[in-house]
Amino acid sequence: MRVIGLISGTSVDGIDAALVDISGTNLDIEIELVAGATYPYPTHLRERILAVCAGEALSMAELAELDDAISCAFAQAAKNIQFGQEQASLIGSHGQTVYHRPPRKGGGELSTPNSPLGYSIQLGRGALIAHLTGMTTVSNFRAADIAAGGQGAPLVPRVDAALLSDFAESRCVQNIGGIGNVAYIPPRRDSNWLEKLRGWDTGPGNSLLDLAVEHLSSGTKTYDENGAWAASGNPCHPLVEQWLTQDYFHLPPPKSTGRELFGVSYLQNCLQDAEAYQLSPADILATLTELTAASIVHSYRSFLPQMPQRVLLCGGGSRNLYLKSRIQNLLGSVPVMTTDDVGLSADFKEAIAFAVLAYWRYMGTPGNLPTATGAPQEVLLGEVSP
Ligand SMILES: Nc1ncnc2c1ncn2[C@@H]1O[C@H](COP(=O)(O)OP(=O)(O)OP(=O)(O)O)[C@@H](O)[C@H]1O
Ligand SMILES: CC(=O)N[C@H]1[C@@H]2OC[C@@H](O2)[C@@H](O)[C@@H]1O[C@H](C)C(=O)O
Repeated sequence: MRVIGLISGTSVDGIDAALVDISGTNLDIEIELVAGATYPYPTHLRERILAVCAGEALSMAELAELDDAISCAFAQAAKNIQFGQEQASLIGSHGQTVYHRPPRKGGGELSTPNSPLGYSIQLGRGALIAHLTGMTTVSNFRAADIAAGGQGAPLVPRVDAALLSDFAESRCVQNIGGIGNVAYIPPRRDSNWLEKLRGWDTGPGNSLLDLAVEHLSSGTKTYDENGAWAASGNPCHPLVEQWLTQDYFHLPPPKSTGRELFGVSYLQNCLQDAEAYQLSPADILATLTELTAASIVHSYRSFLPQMPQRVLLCGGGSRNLYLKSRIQNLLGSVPVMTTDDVGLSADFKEAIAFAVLAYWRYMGTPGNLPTATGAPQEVLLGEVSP
């Protein structure tokens, strides 16, 4: 079946689209990426989304307008990736997360005693995308897991298990987007490998780095290309140690987070802490990069039954060579590669994952992994708009 997967992640850099051929059932599926592309948001739309993610208030009318604009942008991305290709039968559209409140039992600091449940808002409504493209669209993937008591995130670990498991080797698949998340996949030869799968959000990926680069370059840059700027500085280890004492890093999984925690105010606190050490801009970036690397490796050491035999990076942060080298350094002898190295696009894996999740919805197969989201059971994910 030919499926289109669409997502804009927490970096809010644009819509990733993947046109994928999928066959098989449940975890025994095969995929072929026919085409992948990123369609950047128009600047004004990106700025609007980032402002809303940073907590800016908006009226119901403004919310509707923003949802319209995002829905249209997603529909256009589907049409673009479809252009000149054999027709797809289905779209899986994640939409744009603008708010994520983990349930209180998963450390949701935003939840209140009156409202201990999780809540997650992805804009870009499936019904409109279906209408504008003429293709059945599955959307709102997180809602059913949250309703069942899960975090609603991360959802990709089940897809990672299907596409990146190895018969003999344990692996961590580490996505480094705005937020970082991991899937730990035991060797498939273990009879109970499925129960031993794990997944959680590790904390900041590029979100703090991107905000810092924008601030330190007075708005002339949006990210640290290849990590070159950070590589020209030195990490301040006492600061990293101080930041790692923060509650989120010590909370046992299942857990999820977002820009609500690792966003603008968090960076402001980091910059204030850095003043005491009189760090140069390059040192600040090296220190924030070290926080991302150390929080990832620290979470493996704290929460995995044993260290993986290989780590496969994906997401935009896998292109940050300095970050990659720091993760490798902290992991010692565990080899660090990218998912590209084992044949799965590191840039489009998340978009591919939402194509697979739509396919599973269509096949009546659950999409969540209770050991990753904390939901008490597997559930069907996504609402279908024919
Ligand atoms: N060449 C590069 N060098 C360094 N960093 C890069 C490079 N290319 C992309 N990035 C980083 O990757 C980010 C985008 O990553 P990605 O698209 O995986 O995030 P996302 O999908 O929006 O986030 P999430 O996975 O949290 O939802 C950019 O904001 C930038 O920080
Ligand atoms: C609420 C939300 O959009 N969470 C994202 C975010 O970006 C990375 C990490 O935090 C992950 O939990 C999730 O995305 C991926 C696609 C997931 O659900 O697996």
